[in-house]
Amino acid sequence: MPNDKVKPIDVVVIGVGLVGSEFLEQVIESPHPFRLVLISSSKTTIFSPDGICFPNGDWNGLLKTSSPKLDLAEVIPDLAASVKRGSHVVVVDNTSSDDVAALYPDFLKAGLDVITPNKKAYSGELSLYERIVEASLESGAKFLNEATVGAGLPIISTLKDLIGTGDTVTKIEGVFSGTMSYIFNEFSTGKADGPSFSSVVKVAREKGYTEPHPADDLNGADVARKLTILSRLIPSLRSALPDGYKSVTTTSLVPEALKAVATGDEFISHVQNGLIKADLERYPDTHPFATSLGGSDNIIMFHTKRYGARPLIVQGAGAGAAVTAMGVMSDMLKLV
Ligand SMILES: NC(=O)C1=CN([C@@H]2O[C@H](COP(=O)(O)OP(=O)(O)OC[C@H]3O[C@@H](n4cnc5c(N)ncnc54)[C@H](OP(=O)(O)O)[C@@H]3O)[C@@H](O)[C@H]2O)C=CC1
Ligand SMILES: N[C@@H](CC=O)C(=O)O
Ligand code: NA
Repeated sequence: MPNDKVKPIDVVVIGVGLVGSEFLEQVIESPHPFRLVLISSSKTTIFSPDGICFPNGDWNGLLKTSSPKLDLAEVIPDLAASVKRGSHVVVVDNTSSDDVAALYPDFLKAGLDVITPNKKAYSGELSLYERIVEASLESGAKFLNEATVGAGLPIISTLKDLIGTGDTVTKIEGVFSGTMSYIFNEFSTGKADGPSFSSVVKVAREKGYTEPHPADDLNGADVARKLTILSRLIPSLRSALPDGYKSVTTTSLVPEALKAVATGDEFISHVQNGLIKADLERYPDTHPFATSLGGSDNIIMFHTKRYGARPLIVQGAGAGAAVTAMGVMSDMLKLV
């Protein structure tokens, strides 16, 4: 039962695509005291500092008929004023936008927590990452990004716990791409009449596993981003990639002829001795990477001093709207 005396946490939702829509549904269903105060698509915004009321729970209908999109930078002073009056405000970025990611230091400085599945801010230039960390330290506002690696799987929280409790991480290896996992599970069936590569990629996109532009999955950029995000949590590797994911060695599966294709519609892993790379590797048939994966599964193995010869393994669906939104919600619960 919701407790009426508990102060609500005001939630700002930016981006209502696959993950954002599912996230909104999970917030609305949540028994926790979350109060939606701003919802923005790329075209329109609903902003109501005292909480948005949806007739019949129809946020989508209300958003479609709302005013044109507000400039987020211009909304920050209003949200900061709410924080000064004692409100707890969290900004949830469900876009894949660099422009929204660039605003995280400003959100944090204003005392707004930031939660996101968007990998851009944490895997780009180190200078943005450093500004995010500094802004968070300055104001005490939190930034949480569990869903950026392995979607809802507890990867970031596990790594933070290993490091925070004093373990030494010697290597992290795994399958970090739900799309690649799905493609390898469905395409490499060995059957002569199996589906074509392009049809499997198309289905992966329809299932919501791919990035908004699927080339980011096939060219290794998405995995490189995830490795950059993890490396920055390891003190000795924090500054290893000043230019972010672009410095990670990757092997692309994108055919040469498709490399210049600009839009998604048209287009229809490892840490060892400081080495960070996204590549295809061979493992024995008996290895867990070869025997246990299905669908869009990710599997991540943490080799650490304490876990010794039997690494800590996390496995499960690593892409898709429902599990990604769950990862975003798991960060929201850390604020309650
Ligand atoms: N799908 C998955 O399995 C996973 C996704 N993620 C991440 O989650 C994020 C969302 O992914 P997904 O939902 O699949 O992508 P979508 O493309 O479906 O959704 C993103 C939405 O953000 C909107 N948007 C873009 N810029 C802005 C803006 N400035 N203000 C408001 N809205 C904006 C887009 O609108 P428009 O289309 O009109 O531009 C779009 O509706 C991405 O960063 C992705 O990397 C992370 C883990 C797993
Ligand atoms: N496109 C990504 C989604 C999760 O980050 C993937 O395929 O893993
Ligand atoms: Na995760």
